[in-house]
Amino acid sequence: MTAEHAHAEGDEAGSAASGSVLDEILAGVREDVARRQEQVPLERIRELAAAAPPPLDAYAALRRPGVAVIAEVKRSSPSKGRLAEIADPAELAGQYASGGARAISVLTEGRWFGGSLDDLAAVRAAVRVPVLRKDFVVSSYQVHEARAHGADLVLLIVAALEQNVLTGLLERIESLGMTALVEVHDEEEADRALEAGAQVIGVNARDLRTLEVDRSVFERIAPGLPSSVVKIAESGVRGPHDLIRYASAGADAVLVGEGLVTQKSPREAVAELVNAGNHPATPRPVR
Ligand SMILES: O=P(O)(O)OC[C@@H](O)[C@@H](O)c1c[nH]c2ccccc12
Repeated sequence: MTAEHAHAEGDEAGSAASGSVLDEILAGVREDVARRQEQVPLERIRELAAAAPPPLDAYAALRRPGVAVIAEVKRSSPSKGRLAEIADPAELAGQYASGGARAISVLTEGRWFGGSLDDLAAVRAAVRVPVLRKDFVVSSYQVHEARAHGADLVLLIVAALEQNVLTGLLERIESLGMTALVEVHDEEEADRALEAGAQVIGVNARDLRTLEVDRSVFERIAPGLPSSVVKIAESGVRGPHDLIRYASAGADAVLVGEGLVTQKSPREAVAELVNAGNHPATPRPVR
């Protein structure tokens, strides 16, 4: 990321000196997963996942009419640092749900985003809508962990995964009755997501390698996706205007973090987006 770009986006420079931000995040995630796996072995986490209450159908929830709002519990980010304290993630998720959020995203990565699996479990216990584990999933251990903590949806980032690993993780997520949200940032990644069998695709306006936000990426990629695929526009939604722009390009849903956690009333901020998403003048995806 150049200084001009950092300035244009209002970002504090967060990019790693060597390799990309994504590489640096992934290295930390691998260490953290190894440590957790020493505490709770795979066998045990599988048992806990199998014993969890059954997952909700997130695909069906996101296909319902109107542009869905997926509201995110996000304390920090690599580009902005601390965004919000969020002492009680369950309370925040409750506000999101009462504002009409169709699903809740919970960042569980600790080092850069300040999240945890405890946050996920707390949110799961507080709401009845589908819950997304938002993390850098690189192993099936994390998929079982997600289920054990109540996730209905699990994020898979194409840029972080070899094709065979992507396919294997997606199949594992589905075999546990959950839905995979497969994140892409360009046409080639979108092809890989479809090839892996993704039914729900998120187009991230933020490039995880450079942290630059470009809202036109969704407009470029979404028209090429089949109508059976749920299309989610991720990042950079600051208000109804951005939702409407994404809706015009075919978005079934928007995923919003910073634009909500920094508001005085997250419930009202969600409700404003939800109203825009349900407004008769807002374009709907063609099916
Ligand atoms: O805070 P924003 O700009 O509304 O973005 C939310 C969400 O899209 C972003 O947190 C995100 C999208 N993909 C990710 C992958 C990992 C971590 C975070 C993300």
